[in-house]
Amino acid sequence: MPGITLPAFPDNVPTHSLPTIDFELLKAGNQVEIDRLWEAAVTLGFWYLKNHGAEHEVKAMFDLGAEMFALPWEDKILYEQGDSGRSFGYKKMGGTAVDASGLADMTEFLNIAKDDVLAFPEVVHLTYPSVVAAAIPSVVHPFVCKSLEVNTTVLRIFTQRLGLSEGTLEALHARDLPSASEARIIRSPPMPGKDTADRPTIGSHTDFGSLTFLHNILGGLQVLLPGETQWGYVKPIPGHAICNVGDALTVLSGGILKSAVHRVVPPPGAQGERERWSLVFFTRPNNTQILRALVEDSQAIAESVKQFPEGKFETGSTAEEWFSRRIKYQRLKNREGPQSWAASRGTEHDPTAR
Ligand SMILES: O=C(O)CCC(=O)C(=O)O
Ligand SMILES: [Fe+2]
Repeated sequence: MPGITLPAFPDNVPTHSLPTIDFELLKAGNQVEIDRLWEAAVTLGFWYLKNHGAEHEVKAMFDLGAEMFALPWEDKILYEQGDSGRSFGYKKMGGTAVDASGLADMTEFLNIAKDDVLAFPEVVHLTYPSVVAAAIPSVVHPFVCKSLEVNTTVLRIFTQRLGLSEGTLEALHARDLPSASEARIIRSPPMPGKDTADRPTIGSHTDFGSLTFLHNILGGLQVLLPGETQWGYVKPIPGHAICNVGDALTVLSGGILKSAVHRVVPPPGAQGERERWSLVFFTRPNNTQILRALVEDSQAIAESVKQFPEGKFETGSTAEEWFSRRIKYQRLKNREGPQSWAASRGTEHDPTAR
């Protein structure tokens, strides 16, 4: 559990040295820091973020996760996300595939919709177990607001750097319009000695939405940087969030912003003896937004798409359809064979990476 002394992240495993971006400097409009963020987003798609100001809210969310996951299975399963392609609610351990062979995942999730949190006590998508509902005003709402502040600040910078007119990406990720944006608490059981590719706990994927704000305590997250074939760990650093670009921004930007492939394996070394907890906020586009490159709105995007095969960024789907397809075909109940895994893929540069 978070809060107790944990074994150190080992120093003998391949680890990415991601740049650390200072959120306070971004907010202050510091051009050097904005350049560093942009460079990370168009090359790696991943960076650390310090001074995000959400540490207190993150801790409270982990405490809520501990209460939620301690509920009896019969209570949690009432809120299961199901097999229709909906993400919100509880995801039982083993509900989804982690690879084309249909190996089962090893994590439980609680996914809480941004829309339900902001409208609470009004219900937009679904209701939550009473321990969660009771904590929406005091715990979940503050976390969602901080996360939105962070991700909106980054979207504003990307709007400007992509040559889009002011407010473009913010309007496509509107606070008050329905979307698949959500907070996620993740727990995996201890898996000592299993920190290998044989046993991903979350399978290889690109994130489905636009921006991810992730808080890790133990290792286990591995990234395959754009164009690479070797997985590297991302070492958790206290107080530093891990941020990344997702599919939707890659598509909207015509491939300028990079959505890197990643997965989760059991924590390396002695950390594998502990439960693994993580917390995420995913900013995703408005449900009705068509996912296609914004070529009419930016010269840079129009130029970028020319370097890719024709139609690569014309998905023909709304954000809602894109997202629910990816969720649906990962569910083991919907699995008909390796083609189901293929149907769950997004913009991965190597869709076969396991
Ligand atoms: O738990 C983590 O470190 C990453 C989780 C993740 O990639 C996801 O939920 O999309
Ligand atoms: Fe992810």
